[in-house]
Amino acid sequence: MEGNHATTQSGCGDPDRPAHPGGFPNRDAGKGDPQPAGRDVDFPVSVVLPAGGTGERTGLQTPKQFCSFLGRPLISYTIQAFERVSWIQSIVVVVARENTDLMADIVRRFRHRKVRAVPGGSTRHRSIRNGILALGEEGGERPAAGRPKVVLIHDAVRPFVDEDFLYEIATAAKEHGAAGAIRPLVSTVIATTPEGYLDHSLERGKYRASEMPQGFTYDVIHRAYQRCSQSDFDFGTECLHLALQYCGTNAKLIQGPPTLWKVTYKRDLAAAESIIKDAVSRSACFVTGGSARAAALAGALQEPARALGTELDVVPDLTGENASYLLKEWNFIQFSVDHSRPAEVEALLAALEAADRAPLHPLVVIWVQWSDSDELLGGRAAAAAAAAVITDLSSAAKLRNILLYGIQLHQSKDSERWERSVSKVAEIASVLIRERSPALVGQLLQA
Ligand SMILES: Nc1ccn([C@@H]2O[C@H](COP(=O)(O)OP(=O)(O)OP(=O)(O)O)[C@@H](O)[C@H]2O)c(=O)n1
Ligand SMILES: O=P(O)(O)OC[C@@H](O)[C@@H](O)[C@@H](O)CO
Repeated sequence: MEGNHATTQSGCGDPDRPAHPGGFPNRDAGKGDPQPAGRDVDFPVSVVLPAGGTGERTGLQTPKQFCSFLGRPLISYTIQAFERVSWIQSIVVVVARENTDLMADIVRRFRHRKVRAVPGGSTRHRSIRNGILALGEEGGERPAAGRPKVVLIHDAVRPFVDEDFLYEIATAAKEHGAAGAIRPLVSTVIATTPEGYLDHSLERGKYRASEMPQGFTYDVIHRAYQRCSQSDFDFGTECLHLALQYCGTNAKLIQGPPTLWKVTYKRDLAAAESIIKDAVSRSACFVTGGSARAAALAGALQEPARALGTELDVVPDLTGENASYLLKEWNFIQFSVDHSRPAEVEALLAALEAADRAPLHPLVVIWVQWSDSDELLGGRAAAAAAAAVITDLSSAAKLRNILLYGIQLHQSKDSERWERSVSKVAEIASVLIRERSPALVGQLLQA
């Protein structure tokens, strides 16, 4: 997580970091286009993402929704989770006026579609109200034409939301007028006396935590905000309550997955970063170039890589059907007999650029250079040459958001030593893929 503390990566919400659009960190997300919907709905659905807060409880200067993970602001992950849903027609992000330019830059850099930003308000309810009103204006001269049947409201700082649950909330909202996500309480709720003593405790089994997403028919939520009081706007935190209080609409409550949690405190940012890093390092594509030695190495690597959380797909090249990896994989391992043949890794870098998938995260390319001898490849001069080759290649790749790392592997006739080297390649590759550290870019690490 890039926050206001010293990091090797850019600061939290740093608009200058080069990045590209794309999907949420998983094998399918890289295409950047909505995934084929597993389900569909036959009524228009729009989304309001309140993102106008300051994130005071994180203790950071930058609002938590703009804190970056692997080069991407938190809010962009949330937007992408909704953009991937083909049956969602539009997304309104509600941001504080001072963050309007930053939000526009994020929409541009990550090529978000269906998204527009509107100014937030002094409280969450005021921000959501602004978003709802904005949806009502989408039809231009014919406002009713642009209005969605259902509005999903979702805190922008809840990035882990999946299509199936959105479908449940949207269809329940259409049927009942309102629907909301709930989760079991973790702590017991107690009432206190004015003097700060226990007054009574609530029977935890009878209560649930209200989470997001929530869904409402447009008419219900629009009317609720027209009728609610200033006190609601100033102090309220529950849209479902407004629907009941002002529209007599009793929300259908649906228990959601544990992933619906809201990023609130600094520890939540660290948790979100860990989840994102897990997601982006689940797999890697090992390109053998048709080499039998490479295939043998890849075979030896699969088990130790799997034990470290990364599934290896082994392919001879990235042509034909295998070209699809260029559009969906985040991590590549390119085998070469030695450094003197950068052609294979140059071809991979060029293919990734040509695929123009504008990766969500920095892509990782690990160049495994194999040498036949137990000795360092050809002495100091050759080692310097190998280092120079990867340094040059990695500098150019970095400009395209591709992180190029090198691992040098020496064939050993000593089977134990060889097994140790293979395990070391798996360990190094796993760390490089998960951490994506700029500090190690262009380095030739020894396995
Ligand atoms: N005036 C506000 C306040 C909050 N929010 C948004 O509502 C969501 C949930 O609110 P919360 O977690 O409380 O965010 P903050 O208000 O930013 O946090 P804090 O209370 O710690 O300042 C967040 O996405 C936040 O950006 C908003 O759109 N407008
Ligand atoms: O209260 P906060 O502003 O921290 O967060 C908003 C949450 O209360 C809200 O997202 C859910 O409880 C559902 O209403």
